[in-house]
This record gives sequence, structure tokens and C-alpha cells, in this order.
Amino acid sequence: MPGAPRPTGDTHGHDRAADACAPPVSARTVAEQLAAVLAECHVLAPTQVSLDDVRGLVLAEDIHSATATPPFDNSAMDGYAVRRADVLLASPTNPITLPVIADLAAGTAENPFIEPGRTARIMTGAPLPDGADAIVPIEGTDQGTEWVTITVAPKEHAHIRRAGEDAHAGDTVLHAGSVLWPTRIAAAASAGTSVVLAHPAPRVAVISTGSELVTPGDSTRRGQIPDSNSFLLAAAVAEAGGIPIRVGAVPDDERTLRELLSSLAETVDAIVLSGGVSVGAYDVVKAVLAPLGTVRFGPVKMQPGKPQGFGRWPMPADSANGSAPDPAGELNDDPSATPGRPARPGPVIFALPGNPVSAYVSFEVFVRPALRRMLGRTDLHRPTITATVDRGWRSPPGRAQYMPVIIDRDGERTLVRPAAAGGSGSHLVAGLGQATGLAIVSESSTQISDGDLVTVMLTS
Ligand SMILES: Nc1nc2c(c(=O)[nH]1)N[C@H]1C(S)=C(S)[C@@H](COP(=O)(O)OP(=O)(O)OC[C@H]3O[C@@H](n4cnc5c(N)ncnc54)[C@H](O)[C@@H]3O)O[C@H]1N2
Ligand code: MOO
Repeated sequence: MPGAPRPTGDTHGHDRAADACAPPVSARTVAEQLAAVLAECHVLAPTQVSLDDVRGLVLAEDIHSATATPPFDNSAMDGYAVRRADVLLASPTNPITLPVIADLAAGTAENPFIEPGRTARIMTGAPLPDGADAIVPIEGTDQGTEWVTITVAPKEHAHIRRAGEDAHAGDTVLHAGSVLWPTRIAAAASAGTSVVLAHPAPRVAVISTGSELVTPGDSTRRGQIPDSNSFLLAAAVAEAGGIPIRVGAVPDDERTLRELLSSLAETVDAIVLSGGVSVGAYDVVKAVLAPLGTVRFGPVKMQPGKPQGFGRWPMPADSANGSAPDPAGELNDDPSATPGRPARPGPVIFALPGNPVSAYVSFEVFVRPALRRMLGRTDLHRPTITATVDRGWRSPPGRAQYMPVIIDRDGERTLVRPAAAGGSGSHLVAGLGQATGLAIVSESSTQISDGDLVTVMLTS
């Protein structure tokens, strides 16, 4: 990229003077940033997926029943298969005793013909033997095995489940576009399908950046804190339906991060980074990604979550196309190299702010809808409700605010109050754990008072 500052392996090596000279990036609204994100995130191409792995995926084909469901007439009760005419007059005062000619368990292929005056013991799910036209549950008998005494007269076709009453062979049991939740997975299985064409779950690498970060539980010296963002974001990816690959925390070192991104790019659909996107001296994510020209960094008019980066990791061009791979910007300086087409588009990259509440809000507002678009979901957004403010707060002018709130019921009313004692501070990660929603305050509001109505995104 001519004129772009060349990334270096040093921690502090990128050219701050060049950054200062770069034209200021205009602030986007949340809607503008979301539109830019969604325009770049496409549904993943469908693949064959085993029913073991389809939960939450979107079906890309209709599923037809291979056979009738149920496939054969069968018993709905543990009891006796009878000719109803034989026991029509049965009652406690008029018991009728019949010989038991067979014992039919679920799974049996036997089909003993039930002659008049005979019966077979039968279990739930076993095929109805020819000749029988009703089932007497064991509760209406003495449960005999050689002979059985029946004291209850069955109704017509009592306790018989008919072949095809659920679906006929060839019926469409699921339509393309259906989200495969457990009951639909059961419908596919009962239709005789073990593998379906579905849009796969996006594989999402989650990386925290910051030399201050340690693994939770490890001892910390002054200046260090546990990495909570990689756990937050990996769990949020899974909850959104993606497959998280939690890399953990990497230090503020450009070469380390560049090599990591380059190696991950081959195997993931998205990369979610946190930290290092603001204007600090060691903002490693921005230092590595901004010079590539494929990731845009700029402020979004929201609080928290102001500094955002979004774009794509540039993949090596297809060598058959005669071009040279150069994702890291350091392998090829040959100006005569012919640009080629990438073999596949690189993963989309979300560079989220490091403050934990900022990272979380950014995930909810931008990453989650994007992942759901990649999954083929049409319900991209969380549901919202209107709630009454129980304890007011302030909001910065010119920025849409996403306040983590606790949602309570008070009779007919739904009440909200800030989840963290400190309010909207983007470092208040412990308080964030109390939140069950995000109250959305418009750019023009600066004071949210007790009794006001607010829109609340339900997050759990
Ligand atoms: N002079 C300015 N300073 C800052 C501005 C600004 O406009 N001008 N913006 C502020 C805002 S708003 C935010 S948000 C942050 C974003 O900064 P970064 O994305 O560069 O994030 P870091 O500086 O790396 O970290 C910020 C904060 O979060 C903590 N952190 C980072 N990663 C994790 C993690 N994985 N787990 C837990 N906590 C994490 C980090 O220690 C810092 O305290 O910039 C403001 N500054
Ligand atoms: O915009 Mo920052 O994300 O407030 O903390």
C-alpha cells in the first residue's frame, strides 16, 4: 500500500507522526457502522452436517420423509392386541378370558395372525398384528401371559397409532431456512435423515491484546489484571451460535500479533480482537491492521464502544493467478507483482475496544448480528422491550448510550436500573455481571430520569 506506514516488529515502532497527518476518520452512527458490518458479512456456504452437529444451524434444503411416520400401525399402550368384537361386553362383572398366542415387544418383526377369540400381549411401539383392531391396556386385565382376563371393553381402534398419521412418505417435514432446534432435529431424524445441508456455524477466533493481561487465577503484580475479555467474547460467540476459538491474551507486540492473525486466517471465518484500538502509544491492534488498508478504524457515536475497527484480513492471492501472497505486508516488496484474486476471502475482523463493558456492548451491537447473518439467521437482533427507569443516570451528548441494566418486575411495570454502582463506566466488568439487558439511550438524550420510558435490549 503506497504511502502507508510500514508495520514493524517492534512494539512502539509504527509511525505516530504519519498517524497524526492522516485525515481524521469521520465518526459514524451506530446504524452506519452496523450497515457497514452487515454489508461485509455473508451467509456461509452450506455444507453437509451430521445431525450431531446441527443444533442452531439454518437448514439449506427441504427435508422429506423417507417413509411414512409412523412407518407401520403400532400400539400406543402396553397391553393386549384384540379383536374388539371378542371383548365388547367385557366389564368387571363380566370378565372375558382369552388365550395369549404371542408376546410382541417393540422392535419385533413378528406378525402373528390374531384369529377370533385370541389375543397377543403387546408393548408400546410394537407393530399391530394382523387381525387385531384394538388394544386393551394392561390396566384393564389381570396381566396374564398364557391366558388373560379382560375386564374393560376397548373403544373402536383404541390405542392404535396409524401408519402415516404423522407424515406420509415424501412429505416435507422441514423447510429450507428453518433453524434446527432440538425438536426439528428430531423431525429430521424421524424422516430418516442423518446428514443435512446446512449453513455452518462461523468459526471465530477470539484474541485479547494487552501486556497487562494475565490468565485468570494466575498471580498478578502491580499493573496486571486478569484477561476477562477473551472469556466474555468466546462465551458470547458460542451463545450467538458461532464456534469460538479462544486464543487468550497476547502482549502488545506487533510481530506476535501479525503472525498470529496470519496463521489463524486460514481456518476461521471471523476474528474478534479486543484492546489496542484507541489512540494510546501501544495500541497494537490498530498498529498492525490499519496499514493493511482493509480494516477501517474510526469512532462510532456510542458509549461505551466509541473506538471501533472493522474489516477483513487480506488473504494471500491465488498463486495460479500469478500474484504474491503478502498478508503481513512484509514478505514481498516487488512492485511489479501482478495483483491476483485471493483464493478465498479472508476472515472478517472486529477490533473492539479493550474496556470490558465496551467490548461487550460492541459485541452485542455489531458482532452478534454479523455472526447471525453468517449463520443464515434472519432474526439478527435481540428482542427489545420498553421499560420504566427506576433509578436515573446521565448519558453523554451526541452518543447513543448502551447502559447495562438490571430488569425487575413491579406488578404491571418493568423497571430498570444501572447494573453497576458506578453507572456507565466501561471498566465496570464485575457490575456488568448483574446486567440482564442494555438500555438504549438516543444520541440526543443526556439525562435519563426516574419514571422515563427507555428501550431495553434483552440480553439474557
Ligand atoms: N486519549 C484518549 N484515550 C482514550 C480514548 C480517547 O478517545 N482518547 N478512548 C477511551 C475509550 S472510550 C476506550 S473504550 C478505550 C479503548 O482503548 P483500547 O481499545 O485501546 O483498549 P486498551 O487501551 O488496550 O484497554 C482499555 C482498558 O481495558 C482493559 N482491558 C483491555 N483488555 C482487557 C481484557 N482482555 N480483559 C480485561 N480488561 C481489559 C485495559 O487494561 C484498559 O484498562 O480507550 C480510552 N482511552
Ligand atoms: O467508548 Mo469507551 O468504549 O466509553 O469506554
